[in-house]
Amino acid sequence: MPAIIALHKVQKSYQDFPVLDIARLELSPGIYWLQGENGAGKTTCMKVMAGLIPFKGEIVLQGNVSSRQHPVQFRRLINYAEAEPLYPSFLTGRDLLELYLGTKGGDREHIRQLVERLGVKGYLHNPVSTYSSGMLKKLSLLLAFTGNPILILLDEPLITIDTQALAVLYDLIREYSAKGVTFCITSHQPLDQRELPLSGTLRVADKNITLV
Ligand SMILES: Nc1ncnc2c1ncn2[C@@H]1O[C@H](COP(=O)(O)OP(=O)(O)OP(=O)(O)O)[C@@H](O)[C@H]1O
Repeated sequence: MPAIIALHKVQKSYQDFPVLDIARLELSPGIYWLQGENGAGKTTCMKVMAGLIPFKGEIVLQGNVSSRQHPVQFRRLINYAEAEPLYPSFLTGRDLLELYLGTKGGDREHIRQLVERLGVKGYLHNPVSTYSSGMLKKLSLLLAFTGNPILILLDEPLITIDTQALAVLYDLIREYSAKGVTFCITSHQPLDQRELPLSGTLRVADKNITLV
């Protein structure tokens, strides 16, 4: 079975400052903890994997969708939730959800249930400028579970959300994982193995990523 995601000679620099230099990395389906010190390159790695910022090299999904040759299909298969999400302030949560549904696809009834479960229903119609940091975080998590991704990248998903939303998040990760969706999750706090059955830890250090 081909790797869910395979990185080949991936290099990323900001101006002349090198941050990532990964000769090869292949992941099987599972739940991975992406770990590393402040500034190690975890967020950069997620943005590269999601095809959101330019980089050298190539990433291939499931052995046949290439970041170089199929950039649109590639981006549709990977969802990314930022650590500190920022959206245009005049848009409502619903505007953003419609945008995601339009570009990523997905089942509306399923999304309606997610809106309820994550507790965003009551404020989805308001502009995001009125959201607290936790409300914004829950919206970004909702968007990360929209569509039909094979890989979901969650950058510090545990911070700022309340215990109820955290329980729903753990449930969602387990449910999606059981359906074959792979997760990479950053967290400076150790991930609770009783909540999340981890397949491995991806250690980001010295510009490289190693599976430990
Ligand atoms: N837009 C940017 N322009 C220039 N340098 C950047 C930019 N974004 C990140 N960097 C640099 O790249 C390096 C990696 O940053 P990154 O945000 O990927 O680290 P991180 O592991 O996610 O850190 P943290 O745990 O603090 O969130 C840091 O040295 C940072 O200063």
